[in-house]
Amino acid sequence: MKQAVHFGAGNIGRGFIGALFSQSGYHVTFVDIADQIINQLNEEKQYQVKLATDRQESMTIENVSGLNNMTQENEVIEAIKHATYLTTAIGPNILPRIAPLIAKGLAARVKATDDILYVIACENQISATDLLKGYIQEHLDEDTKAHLADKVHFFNSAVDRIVPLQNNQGSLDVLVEPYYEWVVEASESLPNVEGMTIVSDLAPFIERKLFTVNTGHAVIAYLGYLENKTTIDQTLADEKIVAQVQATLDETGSYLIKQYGLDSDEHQHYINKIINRFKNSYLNDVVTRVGRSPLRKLGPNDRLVRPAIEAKKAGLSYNNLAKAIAAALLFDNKEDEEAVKLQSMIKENGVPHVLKEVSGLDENSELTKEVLSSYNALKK
Ligand SMILES: NC(=O)C1=CN([C@@H]2O[C@H](COP(=O)(O)OP(=O)(O)OC[C@H]3O[C@@H](n4cnc5c(N)ncnc54)[C@H](O)[C@@H]3O)[C@@H](O)[C@H]2O)C=CC1
Ligand SMILES: O=P(O)(O)OC[C@H]1O[C@](O)(CO)[C@@H](O)[C@@H]1O
Repeated sequence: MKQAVHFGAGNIGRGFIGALFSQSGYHVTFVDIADQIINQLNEEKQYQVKLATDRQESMTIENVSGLNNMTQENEVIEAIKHATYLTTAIGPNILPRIAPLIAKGLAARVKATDDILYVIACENQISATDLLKGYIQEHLDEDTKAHLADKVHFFNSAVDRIVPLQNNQGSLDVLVEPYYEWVVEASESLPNVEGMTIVSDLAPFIERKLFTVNTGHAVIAYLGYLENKTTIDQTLADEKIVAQVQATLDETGSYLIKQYGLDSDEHQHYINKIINRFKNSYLNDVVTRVGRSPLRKLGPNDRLVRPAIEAKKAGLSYNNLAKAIAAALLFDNKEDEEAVKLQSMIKENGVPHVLKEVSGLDENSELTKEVLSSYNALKK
């Protein structure tokens, strides 16, 4: 049986990428630090993926097992030696932490076989696989590095499926939205995985997805949080917030249409479809999950700051994106480590300094001034 090694047995790992591999005839070895999930995968050897609809259809995901990367290094290396695919869905900030072990796996693998290993990071981050490759290379010996081009092929990708926090402590089952899209940038044919789409240029796909799905979701989460809403669908019952989301997506849309020559009616249809996906009440998707890790989401290349910078560069409006950035700066969820850090940075040094440190914006830039003005208005 073909083998896939997937780092991150969480929501996207089990509910999306691992499930597609299993359904395509692969045995999936999940690698994670969560002992409970790993043990359960090894005991139960299957789980259910349930679709968040009124019909509650579900599918059984089989041929799965688990390894703990902290305590079973040798077993992970062995699994990498025999895999066709190595994928991750672990969070962009965690990639540097798993890179040393992947490097050991690659070093062992290139000695053992000439078969190609296909590596794909499935994270909400532009060029996540390139980043992962860079982290891995820091830990490779020269001999293994010399074999990379022949034997280990890296591909960037964009992943789109809403998988909320699971309300089923002690179960491996995962509730997911029915929709999914996994787009991989490759100039060669890859071993078949059902549901994977290959494209020659990922930029329009990942930017369209990140600056529509993720920008829109973030605006709802941060404005919803400020209005004391619990879930995304509850937040969307507020027409003022819906209008604000649409205005923000009009700004990212104008940039995307100009940059990639998209058809404007088709893009509006894409936006509407996404807002309808957000309204799915069966997902019960909490605003604190969607707004999680605000320091990452305020990064220069992420879903809020990058489209604002690009819109400004293109001479387009970015006021609503500035308001979205301001709302993110007000996310003070005490359960979120990054939100706690963000609030203490703002308290110590003020908003312009934080925008410089976290988002790479000049303290005197027009965008910083615009964000500050929205921040003060929203704070009242
Ligand atoms: N949940 C969603 O709807 C979507 C998430 N994504 C992206 O997928 C990635 C994963 O997100 P989720 O599955 O939602 O998160 P999650 O928190 O459900 O899963 C992450 C998994 O990584 C594991 N992990 C954390 N640190 C680790 C380490 N050092 N070594 C091994 N395992 C470790 C955790 O134990 C957890 O099982 C993120 O980059 C996210 O942006 C992308 C599209 C949709
Ligand atoms: O997973 P992140 O990057 O923290 O952000 C949450 C976002 O990712 C998703 O989980 C799926 O794309 C969305 O629900 C949301 O926009």
